[in-house]
Amino acid sequence: MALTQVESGMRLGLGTGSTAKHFVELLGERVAQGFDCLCVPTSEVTAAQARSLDIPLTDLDTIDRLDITIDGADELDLALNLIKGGGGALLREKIVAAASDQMIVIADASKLVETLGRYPLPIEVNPFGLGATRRSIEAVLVAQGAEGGLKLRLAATGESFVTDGGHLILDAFFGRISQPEALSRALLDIPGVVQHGLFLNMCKKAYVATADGVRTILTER
Ligand SMILES: O=C(CO)[C@H](O)[C@H](O)COP(=O)(O)O
Repeated sequence: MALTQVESGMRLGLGTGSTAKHFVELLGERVAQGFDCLCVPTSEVTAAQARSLDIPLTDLDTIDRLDITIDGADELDLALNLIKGGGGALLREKIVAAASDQMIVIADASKLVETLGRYPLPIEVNPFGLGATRRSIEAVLVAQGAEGGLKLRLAATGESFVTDGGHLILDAFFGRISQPEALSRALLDIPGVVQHGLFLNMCKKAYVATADGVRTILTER
């Protein structure tokens, strides 16, 4: 479905994760048939996949704006606010989405929730001063009524997970995020926080795969 939104000559943001990977595969098939596009990947993993499919890549130093970013999500609500960063690419994903005229999310129905927060919120932090940053985030969690705590994300090796930007991720267990805008501001006020995985008012359209077919969700923004 998302591929129907893509027109020849467009500049595209390519998301990260298993769902976005599928989209990149389909885009690669089109490119092999002569389809014209120029893309900015949101992670090194997606960049490697796109290169292997000969999808032309550029970056946001070379071009100003993108037409559409197509990406997955860990959670979305009916207002198309999102939690992202399960794959650890939230910083580049947010930079690329913010540089796009439109963000389209592709997801399966298990990701659709009434209220965000069941999925742990990824918070990308600078390794310097981790303890101080952690304590400040914990205070925000308490103020926001989080049900759980914070966990440093580990890689499969057991070492700390390190993002493409060289940062760490703390996953915050809320259960329910009742004031996403206030939470976003409070987290970004902490000096060691680089970014968080709440994508508020950024997405205009979502294609959600359900047992009955693909459901399109639109917002006015
Ligand atoms: O935000 C992301 C990566 O940082 C992904 O979009 C999100 O984790 C969804 O991934 P998947 O499609 O594999 O469920």
